[in-house]
Amino acid sequence: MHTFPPISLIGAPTDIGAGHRGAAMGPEALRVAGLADALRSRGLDVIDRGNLGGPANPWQPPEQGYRHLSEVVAWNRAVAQAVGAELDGGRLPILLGGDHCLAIGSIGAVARHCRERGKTLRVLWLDAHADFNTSTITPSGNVHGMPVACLCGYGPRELTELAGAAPMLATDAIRQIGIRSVDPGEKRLVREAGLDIYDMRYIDEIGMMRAMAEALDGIDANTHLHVSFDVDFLDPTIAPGVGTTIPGGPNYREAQLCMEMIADTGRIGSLDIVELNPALDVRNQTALLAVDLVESLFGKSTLMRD
Ligand SMILES: NC(=[NH2+])NCCC[C@H](N)C(=O)O
Ligand SMILES: [Mn+2]
Ligand SMILES: [Mn+2]
Repeated sequence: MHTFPPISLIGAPTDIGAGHRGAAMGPEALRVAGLADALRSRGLDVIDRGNLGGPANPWQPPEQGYRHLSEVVAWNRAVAQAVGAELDGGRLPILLGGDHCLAIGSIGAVARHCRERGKTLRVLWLDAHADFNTSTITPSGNVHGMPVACLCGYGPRELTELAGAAPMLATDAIRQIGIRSVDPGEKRLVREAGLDIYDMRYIDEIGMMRAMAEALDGIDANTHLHVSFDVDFLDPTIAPGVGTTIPGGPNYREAQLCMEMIADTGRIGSLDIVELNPALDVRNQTALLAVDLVESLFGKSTLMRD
């Protein structure tokens, strides 16, 4: 049994980078689904810090390839500040999104923390999408399709330098799991950048177990593992409450195995739970599933006692 640092939940109630309204309600849906108590029942110390504030969503069309860039920057600054403060205090931040653009601030702060402490960062990006668009290739202008590119130094300076010099994150620190939707220009860019992608075809062929073993390879006692969990990673039949559903995702058991194998490393140091959209959910089932999976991520298993 691994021991985890005390946990801080940070709500970021916004859909500022998304194409559908509703992810702003994500933090509350995760609370209603019992996230804090589920973690406490695993023996973890959990504080809910409440919600961050930020600009309202003006719901404007994209300008120069970005929808709501200045508001996205403001939200990400708040997230980076809050996540950084928790890490400085020796705590494990869980960001409750909100849409996935917030990972720029969250992972930016984690990367800075790792740099300062001489830790090796590994980011596991669980998602249907590569989120590697830029303003020139995006089909939508939605910044939630751009966070990985921004972290790797492709994007506007306000975002690529949000928490330190660009690139805030080295491409080889990232493993993307579950990918099954990459836009045409994005395909070229992920190849050019050399992103390590475990797409659904690869998972179908070799199985979740081997894919995760490869994605987790090289993690050691000095590794800080950050999990960025976009709920649309999951197959939409089990997780309808997201704005950008893509069929053909991991089923319940594959998703559990993925989380269990991450838990086994004992190295998780920070987590994002993003893109949950209660307006599209059915009786909060997607939030309940996310909580169930997060329990596995923190070591819940069928046979082992705590
Ligand atoms: N985090 C997400 N759900 N991203 C969806 C991105 C969808 C599409 N690739 C876009 O850039 O518009
Ligand atoms: Mn996604
Ligand atoms: Mn995403």
